[in-house]
Amino acid sequence: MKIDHLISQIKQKNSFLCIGLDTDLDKIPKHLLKEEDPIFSFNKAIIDATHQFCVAYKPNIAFYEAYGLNGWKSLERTMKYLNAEYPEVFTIADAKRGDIGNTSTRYAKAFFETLNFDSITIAPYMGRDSVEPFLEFENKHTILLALTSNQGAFDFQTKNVGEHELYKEVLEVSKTYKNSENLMYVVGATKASYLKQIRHIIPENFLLVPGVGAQGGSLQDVCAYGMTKDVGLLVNSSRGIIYASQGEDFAMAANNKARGLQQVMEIELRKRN
Ligand SMILES: O=C(O)c1cc(=O)[nH]c(=O)n1[C@@H]1O[C@H](COP(=O)(O)O)[C@@H](O)[C@H]1O
Repeated sequence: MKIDHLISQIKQKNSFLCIGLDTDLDKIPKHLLKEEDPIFSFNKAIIDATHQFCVAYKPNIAFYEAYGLNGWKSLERTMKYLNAEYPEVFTIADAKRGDIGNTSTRYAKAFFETLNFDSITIAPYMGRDSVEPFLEFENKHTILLALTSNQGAFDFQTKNVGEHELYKEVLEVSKTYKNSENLMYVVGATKASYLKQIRHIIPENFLLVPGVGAQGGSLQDVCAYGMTKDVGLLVNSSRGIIYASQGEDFAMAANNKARGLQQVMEIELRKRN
C-alpha cells in the first residue's frame, strides 16, 4: 500500500488505530472452539465488528506459529479475507524478523508476496544487510524496532553507544539505508516521554506505537509528542480490544472498545487541525 493511501484512510476514518490480532485459543469465547477454524472465525468476527474504527490490523505471528500448520492456515485465511473484503486496511505482520541478507530476502518473500502483508516488524540488531532486502519491495513497509514498550528495552536500547543511546543510533543509521523511505519504526506507548527526541531524528516517518491498554501507555501523551502533519502514528491495542469480552457478545464488546479509542483519536486529531 502507498503511504498516501494510509494517510487518506486515517483522515477519512478519523482514526489511526491498529488492532492487534493476537488470537489465543485459551482466550477466545468457548463457543467458537466448536468451529472448524476457531482462530479464523474469531478474527473474522473481530474484523467485521471493528473495521470502521481502525486503519490497520496486526496479526502477531507467534500466536499463529504456536498452532503449527493449522495456525498458518488460519493466518493465511485471515489475510485473504482482509485483502478481499477490506483492501483499504493496512496490514502488519508482527514477525520481528531479520537475518543475513540471503535469509531476510526469503522472509520478505514469505510476508510481502506469499501472505501479501503491507508491512512487517523487523529487529535491527543484525544491521544494514539484514534490513535492506525488506526495503527493496515497492509499496511495502519495514517497521524497525527502535524503542520497545517492554521493561527489557532498558537493557540495551537506552544504553549509550558512543555519543548517544542505542535506539538513537538505530534511527540515525537506518536513515542511510537504501530505500529508507520505506521505513517505519516501533516506539512503545510506555516510552512516550522519548518521542520528542525521536521526532528530532525522524520528523516524518510513521511510528507503530504498541502498549496502550493492557500495558498502560497513554494515548494522549503519544499524540502530544509523536503526531506529525500527516499524523504519522499507528497506535496498536490487542488484548484491550479483542478480549473485551470472552462471552458470546465478544464482537460487540470489541466494537465498543475500538469505537472508544477512535473517539479519543478523533479529539486528538481535531486539536491539531
Ligand atoms: O512490534 C510490536 O508490535 C510490539 C513492540 C513492542 O515494543 N511492544 C509490543 O507490545 N509489541 C506487540 O504489540 C502487541 C501489544 O499487545 P497488547 O499489550 O495486548 O495491546 C503485542 O502483539 C506485542 O507483541
